[in-house]
Amino acid sequence: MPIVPQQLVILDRDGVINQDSDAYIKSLEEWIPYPSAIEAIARLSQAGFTVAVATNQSGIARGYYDEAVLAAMHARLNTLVEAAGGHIAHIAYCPHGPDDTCSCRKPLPGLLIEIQKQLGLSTLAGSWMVGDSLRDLQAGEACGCRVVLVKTGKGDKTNEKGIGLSNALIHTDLAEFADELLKLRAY
Ligand SMILES: O=P(O)(O)OC[C@@H](O)[C@H]1O[C@@H](OP(=O)(O)O)[C@@H](O)[C@@H](O)[C@@H]1O
Ligand SMILES: [Mg+2]
Ligand SMILES: [Zn+2]
Repeated sequence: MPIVPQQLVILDRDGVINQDSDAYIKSLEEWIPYPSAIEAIARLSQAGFTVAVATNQSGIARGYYDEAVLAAMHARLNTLVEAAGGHIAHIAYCPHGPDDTCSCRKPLPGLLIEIQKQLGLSTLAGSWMVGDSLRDLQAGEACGCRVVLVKTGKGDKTNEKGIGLSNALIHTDLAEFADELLKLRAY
């Protein structure tokens, strides 16, 4: 059944689904999910939302890890989410560095447009974009998404800076946002 944009929740990865590090997440061992985030993704899926991921992975361009390691992280993520009863429809990632002038590195909207095309949507207007960094929200707003800042990962610092957040919902973490979204859909 085709989805409508309002049923789509696009998640940033590092700092939203799993712990982030200023030293990058360079190996499967360093990829440590927030259990409550895995469970939140499952609850959203079971309530009929489509969940996708849009993540910058400049660590590949910087030579800290390769696509095979990234694929192993995403296989682990999918395994955990499926085991919890959920599903991730698509993971879009940007392997480029800041100087590569690509069109997919957030805050540019390329990853979200990739997700839109993958899901056969004519627009992302009304979808949700959840992130811990301003660039996540900027990418979302560029596509007409409703934007949510979570205070996990870099989110606390992003919130304290207070720049570019006028349209953002602010939540403690993904689980709290999922609770709110599911309440809204309860009626
Ligand atoms: O939050 P998402 O988009 O899922 O992934 C962010 C990571 O790719 C890394 O992005 C880097 O930013 P630069 O790419 O060096 O500007 C730094 O912020 C790292 O701490 C962080 O782990
Ligand atoms: Mg992040
Ligand atoms: Zn890119």
